Amino acid sequence: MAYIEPAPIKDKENPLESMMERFNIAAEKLGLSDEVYNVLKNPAKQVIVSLPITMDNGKIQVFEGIRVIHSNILGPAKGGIRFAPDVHIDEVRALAAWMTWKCAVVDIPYGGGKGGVRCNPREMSKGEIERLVRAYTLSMIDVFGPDKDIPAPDMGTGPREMAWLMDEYSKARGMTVNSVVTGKPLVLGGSLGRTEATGRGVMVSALAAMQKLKINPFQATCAVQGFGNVGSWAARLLEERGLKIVAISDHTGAFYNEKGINIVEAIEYRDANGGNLEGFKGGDKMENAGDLLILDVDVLVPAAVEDVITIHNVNDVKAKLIVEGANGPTSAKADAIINEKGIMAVPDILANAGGVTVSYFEWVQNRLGYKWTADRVNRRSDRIMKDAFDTVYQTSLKYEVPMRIAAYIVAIDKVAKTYTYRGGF
Ligand SMILES: NC(=O)C1=CN([C@@H]2O[C@H](COP(=O)(O)OP(=O)(O)OC[C@H]3O[C@@H](n4cnc5c(N)ncnc54)[C@H](O)[C@@H]3O)[C@@H](O)[C@H]2O)C=CC1
Ligand SMILES: O=C(O)CCC(=O)C(=O)O
Repeated sequence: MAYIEPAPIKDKENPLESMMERFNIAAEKLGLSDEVYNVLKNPAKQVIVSLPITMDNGKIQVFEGIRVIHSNILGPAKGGIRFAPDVHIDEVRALAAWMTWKCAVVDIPYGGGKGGVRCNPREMSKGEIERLVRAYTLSMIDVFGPDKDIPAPDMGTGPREMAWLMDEYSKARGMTVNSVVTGKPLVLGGSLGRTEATGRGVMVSALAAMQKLKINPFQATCAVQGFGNVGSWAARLLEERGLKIVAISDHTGAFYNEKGINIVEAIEYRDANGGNLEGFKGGDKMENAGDLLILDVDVLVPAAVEDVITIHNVNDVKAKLIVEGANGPTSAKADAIINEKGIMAVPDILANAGGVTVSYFEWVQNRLGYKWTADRVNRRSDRIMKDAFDTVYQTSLKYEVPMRIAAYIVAIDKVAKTYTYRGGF
């Protein structure tokens, strides 16, 4: 029986500390009371489980599964499940808190949660992943629920995993409960528009920011790190709006083409190539994939993992605008230099909120037993994203703070007011 030891957070700044640094600044600007500060600083619930799985070779391997609910004060907790080899409790705590702030920024009635299983899905068979999803769901049967905590996809998971989760949860409850999870396949009650929703929100935020910065999309260049759900959809939709995507990357490497990469071709290549860009010929392979982040482009979209823009490379970042598709791609220590350089950073809790917004629409449709058209979904989510951008932008002017701190101020203010009205502590 093999047990994988919890991995320490190494070679990266702790995302929880990064989240707290920004939270502290915003809390001070707002004059948050000590009572509410202490409530919001600590996750409401943290569950860690061991998941013994029979692997295809007949051996049993034990995986660690985590679910953190940061807050459910605005409504049921909401947030994705990450399958990755370096999942760490502090990372999940940060991601759960970011969900609370994100849902508050776009004003949807959810709290924040996040889950993670430390595993490498790229090295597991479909059957092994399915057994892991089902075991994780059963272990969290009293945590999840359409009115309690509603998971969704994150890195390493997608509609397939959400279908297994819904099935396992429904079997345990003795009835079909499709509103327990979002990001499901369409036939199981998924929403039109959810797959592309996060990338679409990145596109809406990028265009809104470019308007403020007076960057013409038809003359703008862009680099996108990460070519999974978020990165590839963001690249595709930005390309459709006129931007030239000169570089893309995934875990296998980065590709550069000064004439612009054909994103639809890149997506087709990835889908026919086991889900990755290895061997892609639509651009030159960059010697150092991390150099994508310091290319001389107008717009940079980090859409892969945390802590990629750090004190180690931020001085070399040349983009005028960073739009964070990923959660936590910029470390708190890099913030000050970004601000000094006059780069506008549209923060994760705003820029990537299109996904949870359409997840909310999916949950609403499931509860109504009704289906919206793609047009209705897109129009409503675009409106929410644009309104949220404007609110955060106005807040940044009012408090004379960067967009990131403004987004935290908007979110914390809303959650704190709700606490004050609800009372009971
Ligand atoms: N899927 C969603 O709806 C949402 C996802 N996010 C965030 O967006 C980010 C990406 O998530 P997804 O696209 O869903 O994941 P995914 O699993 O579909 O894709 C991740 C991509 O990142 C690449 N990648 C991994 N490590 C990399 C590295 N070191 N350098 C370059 N590329 C690397 C992978 O090869 C893959 O292309 C995560 O931070 C996630 O939390 C945020 C909001 C919603
Ligand atoms: O769609 C959702 O409910 C959550 C997506 C997510 O995990 C995120 O926004 O980071």
